[in-house]
Amino acid sequence: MTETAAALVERLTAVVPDFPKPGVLFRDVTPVFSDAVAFGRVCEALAAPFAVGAGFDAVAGIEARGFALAGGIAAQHQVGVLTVRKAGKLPGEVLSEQYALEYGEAELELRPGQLPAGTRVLVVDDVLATGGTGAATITLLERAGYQAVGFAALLELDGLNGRERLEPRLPVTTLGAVPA
Ligand SMILES: O=P(O)(O)OC[C@H]1O[C@H](OP(=O)(O)OP(=O)(O)O)[C@H](O)[C@@H]1O
Ligand SMILES: Nc1ncnc2[nH]cnc12
Repeated sequence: MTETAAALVERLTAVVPDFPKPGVLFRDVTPVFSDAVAFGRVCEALAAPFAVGAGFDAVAGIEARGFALAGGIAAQHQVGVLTVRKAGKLPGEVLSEQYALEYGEAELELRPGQLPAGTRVLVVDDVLATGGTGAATITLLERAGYQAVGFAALLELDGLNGRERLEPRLPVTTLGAVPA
């Protein structure tokens, strides 16, 4: 029988204790990316709920693992990619947003003016934890004049309220929920 995207994520994701800090149970999804069948299937599943109806015109990938997913989805749907990067990586004019993570503080940046105002953007990342990264990304996209139409991640971490934080702003899809 065909293995579903959710089953592939569950089977292939590695669980790494005490990374990147003691006490954090890190979900390493990179084996999902290196398996050709799994990668194609999860990209399809992440975008499927957003491909019907209004749809999306671009995919925003959040550094770092969101970049791979955004590229896969964009190629399947023949749309472009916006890269939402960690601070200090993008040249020229940038918009910046600071945010808190499960394990620290960070800042994300986006170059404005790459696509027309009103472009409908699907946001993708590997893991939804506290939702701080997703919320900062949605704010950056809105500040750039785009419409963030959905957030999709491979996994959400139970108990950190990421979904509760993002859902008032846009629809959220993940392929599985695991303990934080
Ligand atoms: O929902 P949140 O609590 O914001 O956490 C989710 C974010 O945390 C991880 O990235 P991280 O910032 O560790 O960066 P990395 O991609 O460089 O590993 C993950 O890839 C998400 O982007
Ligand atoms: N436990 C975790 N595993 C992988 N990515 C994360 N991002 C935030 N918390 C994470």
